[in-house]
Amino acid sequence: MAYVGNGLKFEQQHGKSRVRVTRVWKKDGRHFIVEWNVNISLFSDCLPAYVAGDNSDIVATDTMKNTVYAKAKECAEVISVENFAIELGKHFTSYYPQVISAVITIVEKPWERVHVDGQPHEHGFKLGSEKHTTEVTVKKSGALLVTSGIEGLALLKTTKSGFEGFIRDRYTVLPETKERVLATEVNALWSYKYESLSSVPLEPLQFNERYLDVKKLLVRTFFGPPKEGVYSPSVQSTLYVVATTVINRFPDISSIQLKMPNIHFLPVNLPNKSNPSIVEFDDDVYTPTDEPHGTIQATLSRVQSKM
Ligand SMILES: O=c1[nH]c(=O)c2[nH]c(=O)[nH]c2[nH]1
Repeated sequence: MAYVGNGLKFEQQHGKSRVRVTRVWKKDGRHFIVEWNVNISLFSDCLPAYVAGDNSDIVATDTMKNTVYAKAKECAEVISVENFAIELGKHFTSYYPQVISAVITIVEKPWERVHVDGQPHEHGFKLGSEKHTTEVTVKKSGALLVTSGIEGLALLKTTKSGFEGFIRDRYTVLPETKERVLATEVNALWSYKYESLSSVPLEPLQFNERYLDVKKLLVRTFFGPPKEGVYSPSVQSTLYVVATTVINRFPDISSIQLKMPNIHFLPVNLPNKSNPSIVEFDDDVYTPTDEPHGTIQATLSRVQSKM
């Protein structure tokens, strides 16, 4: 909330960062685990704390931390990271008259059930790679914005990628190519808007299913069919195809942001005077790099009709 006076505007929020919590559920001998790193930020009416040293309207950040553990304990059933964030946001905005809105962001550590002798283990997990994230904003009115995300999904293909026809000027040395390695580490965020808490899907794992569906579609669109693949004329083009495919498949997703860095694999050519081709590049030997890298990002949103 912004306070304006004497030609000045004052905006504030306070919260707790990096509250780490693990919750284990045990059902008929099978165990389930989540590990979450939670950030809470509250927009609240507590101006006297700033201007008069009066803390009577302050929700202590220590209380926020304890609330994370209390709410984790209250979750009798396995729930998605989005639903947990919604529960926290609901609590802060409905319990405290001072709190106008709450922003909860959570990153889930990718613990995956292990398979031993081809069978899912009842209580054994290993760490995967890409992470499921969420950011939930809950307003006092009950309106909420839920964003789900994938962080650090590393993808690479060894062909069906090129880059041609770009601007050439006196600083350009990059040759045009129809054949290169295409590698990226996708960070994706997609949003659902709900008018009220009652319109949030009731099924506790629906957001998890959707997360897996979006990831599957993203991967399939990036690579194309298993045998033929699909040609990518640029990271930009592939990003756009991925974004439109996701938006067209899921009508309740209102926008998607994709960050797809272009991680370069440089052709190796090693000539010297006596031997012009110690290594002559034939789409086979590369120097992998992680910096510098191209940064390509875009957001595709549905335009609200003014009807
Ligand atoms: O797919 C690409 N997009 C670019 O914008 C770019 N720029 C560059 O040097 N290589 C590439 N590749």
